Amino acid sequence: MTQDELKALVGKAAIEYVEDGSIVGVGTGSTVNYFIDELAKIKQTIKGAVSSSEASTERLKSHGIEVFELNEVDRIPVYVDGADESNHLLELIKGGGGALTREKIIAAVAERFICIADESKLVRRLGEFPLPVEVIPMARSYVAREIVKLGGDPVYRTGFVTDNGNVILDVHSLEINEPIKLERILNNIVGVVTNGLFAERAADVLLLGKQDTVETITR
Ligand SMILES: O=C[C@H](O)[C@H](O)[C@H](O)COP(=O)(O)O
Repeated sequence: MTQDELKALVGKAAIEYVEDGSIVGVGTGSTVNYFIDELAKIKQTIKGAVSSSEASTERLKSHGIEVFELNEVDRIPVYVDGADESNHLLELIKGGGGALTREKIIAAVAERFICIADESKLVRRLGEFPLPVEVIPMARSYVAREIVKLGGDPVYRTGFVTDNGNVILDVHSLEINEPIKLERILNNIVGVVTNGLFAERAADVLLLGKQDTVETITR
């Protein structure tokens, strides 16, 4: 199976976690796009969605799925999203598409976080994928210098602005031995909005697309 076919497989598998009559938390990215397309097929059975990006909102609406503001919603039973990397504890790196902040907010609200990914995303140790950090634009150079002190090599994602009007530093060469600790340290740098480590709020279930099968990994 191709990588796209594996993404489609897990996008479909995630549908079984969706509760009837609920508002579904929807992530961002090429894997989630398959989930959105599957969600469209059962849209009569759900109330609607809360979306983590303008791109996902557009796709949801194009399928006729109602998109709610998070502030209008008091309960999200399930959040479905992809990842750039996952370790075996279901701690993730996210934000390759720059949607990390809204994703992290919805993941915090959701009762269950179902991560969907093809098998290339499962790693022994996080950090091969450069860690995205969303930063208030005026703090970019300061935050970059602080990250260098931590041993990282931050690269400004030029020409990219997040849905929140901020910029992204992609941090290479970080040794991520203690993801929760590093997530907290990065969050403490003034000017950082969010970092792409999802370790304090890791996924609850990882649906991993493998050749002809979906492996379900839980914490
Ligand atoms: O900002 C983007 C998100 O964190 C995505 O979930 C992540 O980059 C994975 O995307 P994809 O499914 O396209 O590999």
